[in-house]
Amino acid sequence: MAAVAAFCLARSLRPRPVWRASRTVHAVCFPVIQLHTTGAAMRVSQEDFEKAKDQLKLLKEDPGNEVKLKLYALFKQATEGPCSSPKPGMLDFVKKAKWDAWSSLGSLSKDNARQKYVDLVSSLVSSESSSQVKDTTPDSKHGYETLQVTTTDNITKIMLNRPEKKNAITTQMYREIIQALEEAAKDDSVITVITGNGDYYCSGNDLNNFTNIPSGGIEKMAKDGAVLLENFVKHFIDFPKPLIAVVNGPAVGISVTLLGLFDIVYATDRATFHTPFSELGQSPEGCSSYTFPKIMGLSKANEMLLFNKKLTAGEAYAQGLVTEVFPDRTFGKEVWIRLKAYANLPKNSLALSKQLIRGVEKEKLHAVNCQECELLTERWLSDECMNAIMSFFGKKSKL
Ligand SMILES: CCCCCCC/C=C/C(=O)SCCNC(=O)CCNC(=O)[C@H](O)C(C)(C)COP(=O)(O)OP(=O)(O)OC[C@H]1O[C@@H](n2cnc3c(N)ncnc32)[C@H](O)[C@@H]1OP(=O)(O)O
Repeated sequence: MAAVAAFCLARSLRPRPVWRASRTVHAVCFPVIQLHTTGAAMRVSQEDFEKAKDQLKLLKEDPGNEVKLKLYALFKQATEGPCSSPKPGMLDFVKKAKWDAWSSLGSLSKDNARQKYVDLVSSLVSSESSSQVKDTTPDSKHGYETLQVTTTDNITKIMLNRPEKKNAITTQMYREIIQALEEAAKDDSVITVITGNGDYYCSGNDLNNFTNIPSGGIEKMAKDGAVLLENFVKHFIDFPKPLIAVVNGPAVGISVTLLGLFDIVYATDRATFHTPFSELGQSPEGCSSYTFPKIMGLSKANEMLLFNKKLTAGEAYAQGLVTEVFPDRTFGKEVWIRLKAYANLPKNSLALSKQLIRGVEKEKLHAVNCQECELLTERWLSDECMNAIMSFFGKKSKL
């Protein structure tokens, strides 16, 4: 029941289609809402409020359930005043979440609620326009919304680019990484690097991936997810050039398990490595059920993959998951000096040697990938998994 309720909430608070309508990258600058001033105090007019409502409809990115609840509550408070309707029953999950959000505003005046609503919309609009602008850096490749992909000095750099969401991987980002790897495999670069923008390397699978239920229901969602995941991991197994992870901050979930498929892993000393699969009612992926025991031995792998042990960068190095740890202060500089030197080595020699080293295991890795995805398809339909996701969005739990 609880699991179904979680999905209902996500569905009911899903943005209107217009938020998802366009995937094209435009350097759009939304008009900034003008505040009408009366004396010293800044107040928003009804006109500003109406404009904010219209601007909200133009947003392309889903701001997430929590923000949508906040918008709902502020809107109701601004238009109807404090919540006076009876509290919905516990099982009416969606109505209860909305009622809670509205009630939490207490006796906030209509004017203040209107002001807060306009401020919130304005901040969403400007963060969306700045994230759209950031994709147009001169040497970044076009066609990516969630990544910044550049090739310089014989190095193709794929940077996960959702810093405000700790680089959580949406289904779109999975697809874009696949595309970026395919292009990097064919371009002139010698090595390929994956890193993250902002303070995180990556917070793993975007848990919203499990809340957009297609018309075929949650079974279809699980099947589609497994197909995407298997293809995604396959691209790492088969990647033909040296693949290097530059772990610029904490790493979670699938971004950690995949490290076993990289050729080198460099990390800042600020990085941590966490695979909380059992906490999430899930199971390991990224071939980690095979690579981790091989890299670090069975019991250390079990501490991570079964019991959610979060490793420091030093521990990850001691266990062989990380090649070298650098002080955060000099991380960027030192790593890139090293990588530029590697990228001057002969391209074909590196690629052929990599194939020799990785080739022995490829068949095994593909079989493991397939098994892991089969098990995950079942896990995603379990109450354990759905309750964990519901709990994350209810902000009751954080890693
Ligand atoms: C369709 C194919 C599916 C393939 C699935 C493959 C299986 C993969 C499994 C995994 O990767 S399991 C790991 C999943 N990750 C998590 O459970 C992490 C959840 N996030 C957190 O616990 C925390 O956000 C954090 C990473 C510890 C960071 O905490 P902090 O307090 O520093 O920041 P926040 O305010 O929480 O985060 C900022 C912003 O980002 C959103 N966010 C962060 N991580 C995720 C995520 N994984 N999914 C969705 N959203 C995420 C977070 O909600 C905040 O959003 P706003 O509240 O600002 O809107």
